[in-house]
Amino acid sequence: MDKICVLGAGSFGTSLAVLLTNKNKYEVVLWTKDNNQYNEMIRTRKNESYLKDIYLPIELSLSNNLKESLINANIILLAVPSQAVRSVASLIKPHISDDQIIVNVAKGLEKGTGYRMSQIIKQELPNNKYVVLSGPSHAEEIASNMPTTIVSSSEDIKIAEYIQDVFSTSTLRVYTNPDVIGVELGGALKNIIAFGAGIADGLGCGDNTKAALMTRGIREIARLGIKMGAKLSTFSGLSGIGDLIVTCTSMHSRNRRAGILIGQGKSLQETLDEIKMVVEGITATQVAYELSKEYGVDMPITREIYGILYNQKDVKECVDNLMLRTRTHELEEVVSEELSL
Ligand SMILES: NC(=O)C1=CN([C@@H]2O[C@H](COP(=O)(O)OP(=O)(O)OC[C@H]3O[C@@H](n4cnc5c(N)ncnc54)[C@H](O)[C@@H]3O)[C@@H](O)[C@H]2O)C=CC1
Ligand SMILES: O=C(CO)COP(=O)(O)O
Repeated sequence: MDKICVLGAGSFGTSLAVLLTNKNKYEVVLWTKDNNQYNEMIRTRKNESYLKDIYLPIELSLSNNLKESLINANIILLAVPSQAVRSVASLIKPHISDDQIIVNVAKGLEKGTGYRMSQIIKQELPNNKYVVLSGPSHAEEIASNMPTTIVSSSEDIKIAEYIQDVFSTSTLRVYTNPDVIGVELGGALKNIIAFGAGIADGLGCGDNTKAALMTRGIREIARLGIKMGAKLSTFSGLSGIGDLIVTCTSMHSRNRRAGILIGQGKSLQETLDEIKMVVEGITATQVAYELSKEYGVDMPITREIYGILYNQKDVKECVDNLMLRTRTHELEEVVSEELSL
């Protein structure tokens, strides 16, 4: 029987571990570094802090022993926040072999380097095959078996198809996409726009504002993405506009919920204390702001959110900056982006 080792018992790792266990085809182990959480999960067969009310099936193995959990695992699923991916990859290095496939679900960019998750894995685990799973997929809905679609992306199409097969169920439909750069950037950068959509909600703005942020947001994501080597069409797919829609509109989204609190006037620290789970958009904003300067790409929404988060800029002044900046032509911009492909 194939074995899948899920590293990180947060909301997403737990939801995928439950889904894969219920498929009854794989041996699944869910690892956490947190001994208290491990003991609590063993005792209650629940993961109350991260995924309320979801029963952890008895067939799902729980572990706080990294080395043991990795033994004989064909697939190692990294389900930790993006800033922890490098340290977890280097932690597992002594215990894994080259034939174990790394599947990553973290949606972020590394602070300091600006690297995508695949670039980190290439540095830390150069001989292992890598797949990223991304798309509109909140943990709470996956765990409740609500129909969901995602993409499996790898430079190696056979491996992407293998992972597509492993993760597909009657409630999770998995597509493949070879554009790893586009898939990873879509997942990381939509968090910034979702944070902005939350700020707009917190300010009391309406549907027009949300639609504007989503539409103009995907444009600036694509603009940077193309310069970084992504394919334009990926941004109109599940890992692009699909994930942007779900995070900008869902109350499950931590990025959107964090934005709402900021829009309501809470400080960043108060916001993080209230959300408790990872809010990837905060670091992504800083990294994307730096990348936009490096690549010479205009990203007005990202720039204003950067101002709010890192320069204590007044939120209402940022709205004015976006609305009153130099007027531009929608179509011309699209054509020039397509020509630069
Ligand atoms: N929650 C969701 O619906 C989805 C989350 N994602 C992405 O998956 C990644 C993980 O997200 P969540 O599970 O939601 O986060 P979370 O905040 O719910 O849980 C993160 C888990 O990682 C563990 N962790 C943190 N640092 C660690 C380290 N250095 N070593 C080992 N474990 C560590 C924490 O203890 C916690 O169990 C994020 O990049 C997120 O964007 C992707 C799709 C959906
Ligand atoms: O990426 C996600 C859903 O696809 C999760 O988004 P949040 O991190 O904003 O909750």
